[in-house]
Amino acid sequence: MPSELSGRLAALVRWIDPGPGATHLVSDVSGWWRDPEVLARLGPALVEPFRAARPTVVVSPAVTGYLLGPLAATALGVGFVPAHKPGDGRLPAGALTWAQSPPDFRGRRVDLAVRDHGLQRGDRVLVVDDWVATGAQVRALYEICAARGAEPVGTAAVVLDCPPAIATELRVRGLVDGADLTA
Ligand SMILES: O=P(O)(O)OC[C@H]1O[C@H](OP(=O)(O)OP(=O)(O)O)[C@H](O)[C@@H]1O
Repeated sequence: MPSELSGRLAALVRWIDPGPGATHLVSDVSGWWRDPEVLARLGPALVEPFRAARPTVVVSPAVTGYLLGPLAATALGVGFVPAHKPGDGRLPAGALTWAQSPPDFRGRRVDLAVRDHGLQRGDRVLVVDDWVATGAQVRALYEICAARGAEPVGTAAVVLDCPPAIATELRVRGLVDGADLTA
């Protein structure tokens, strides 16, 4: 984990009160995109632990993943495949492979879908996302990979906020430890 970049990423996270009725603050990571040096370094830093695994494609879930995934894919020189959620309102046409996550950090079961032509048998998939909390969405994406005959090599996240056993099981690497973020 590059420590100087970790510190900058952590310092750029803001916590927002969503308003009346909210039970907790929500994170705002827009500072990552606004800082040109951080933006340039995110992709290479995310993929560094996985280069030796030779990913052939990056998969990321809506919606923040759509910003990070292409940065990682560009750093690797591979393509990017979005994982859609029904709430997107923009589900693509054509054959899709679906999986539902176990309850995630908000207790939601999240439906995720990937276009079949995006993943081929033998693809080596790097999942990229902003935050891993319970690993629920990562599990759903790995299930989709398996259904397509593709192999998930691991997950690169900006914030690693899950128990170590889950990080090991799902091969998650992060740039910032969730414990270093203060709300
Ligand atoms: O480890 P988990 O418990 O699965 O939680 C982490 C996921 O939850 C958030 O996604 P969210 O669905 O809130 O999407 P967003 O990118 O629109 O914030 C985050 O971006 C991860 O994808």
